[in-house]
Amino acid sequence: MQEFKSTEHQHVRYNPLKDEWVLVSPHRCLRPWSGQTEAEPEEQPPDPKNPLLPGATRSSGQRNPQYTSTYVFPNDFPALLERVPEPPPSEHPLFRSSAAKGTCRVMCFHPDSTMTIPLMTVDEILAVINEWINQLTELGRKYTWVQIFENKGAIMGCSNPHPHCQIWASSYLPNEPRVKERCQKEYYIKFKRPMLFDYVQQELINKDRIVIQNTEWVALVPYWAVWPYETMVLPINGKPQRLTDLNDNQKRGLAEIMKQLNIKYDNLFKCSFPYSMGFHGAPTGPSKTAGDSPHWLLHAIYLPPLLRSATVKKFMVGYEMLAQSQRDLTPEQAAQKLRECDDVHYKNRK
Ligand SMILES: O=C1CCN([C@@H]2O[C@H](COP(=O)(O)O)[C@@H](O)[C@H]2O)C(=O)N1
Repeated sequence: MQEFKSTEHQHVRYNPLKDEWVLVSPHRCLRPWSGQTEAEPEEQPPDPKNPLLPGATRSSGQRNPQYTSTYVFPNDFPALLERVPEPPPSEHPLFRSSAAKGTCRVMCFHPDSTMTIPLMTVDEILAVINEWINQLTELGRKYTWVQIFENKGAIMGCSNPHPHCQIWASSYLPNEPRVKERCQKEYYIKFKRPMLFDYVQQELINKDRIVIQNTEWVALVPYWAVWPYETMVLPINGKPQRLTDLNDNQKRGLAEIMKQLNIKYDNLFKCSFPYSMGFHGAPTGPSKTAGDSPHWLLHAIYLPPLLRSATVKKFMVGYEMLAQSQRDLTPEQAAQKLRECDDVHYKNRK
């Protein structure tokens, strides 16, 4: 039997953050592709009547101000409302329901519909980060979980190319953070250090999965990545538990690494790289105080669907829905391809 090579031989990898395994099948990268390709994603031309523009009137009849930086408004079609009746106590353990209260907001990053994070200046991205912190501070006082997330690109079901994200705050802890809370707590009880703090230290030594780093942050393809070019952005200094813990150097460093990571993403397939991204930090709520969750380390997650070109995406179907996630390209190969991408955005190349 041949000696094992992680770049040639299948194996499963464990994600300790979520207590899940992913199947890695590097030998499959060689297979011919005669499957579906999406039409070349022509850039979504900005709609001059786009309801996120400064001064536009939204479907609710509300009119946006002539904003010049970020702008936050209540989602006109919210998935979570604040004042709603609660379901009665469940009568059977197999049919449980529980109250779900919350609020949903939309946050525009920039007044110009053609702007995206990689094309914005570091100061403009810093303004976005500062507004995220404002929102988390306000909503975190009342709600257990405040999910900041950006859906980018039509392929992600994003309904509007105007640079924006959403913020959904809930009275309960959703599935993803609930699992991460449990896994990080178990690790901390055992090792007395945050799991992701130890993980970052190891990755900085290993280097194989690092895409970029600066003095405050590292962007890497996690050892357990599921999506082909999935990345995490993790703090190098200190142990910030939430976005609200960041100091000025960490905020500016985060703006810089978000810009650089997204330039590489856009350069990978020379397109405005679609993804869903968001932040996970320690849960919030009225009983929470700064520094009270030493098992948590704040981190950003980028979940991009593209697989081998601007028109071929990975589908999480079949085996992935019924058994477990599976990938062909290894995380190390994905990190190398991203490292090799130019640091100058393809739209700004002379
Ligand atoms: O007039 C509008 C248009 C879109 N929206 C909201 O903007 C959000 C944009 O969604 P995406 O992030 O998926 O593109 C979406 O949740 C939609 O409900 C408004 O609240 N008012």
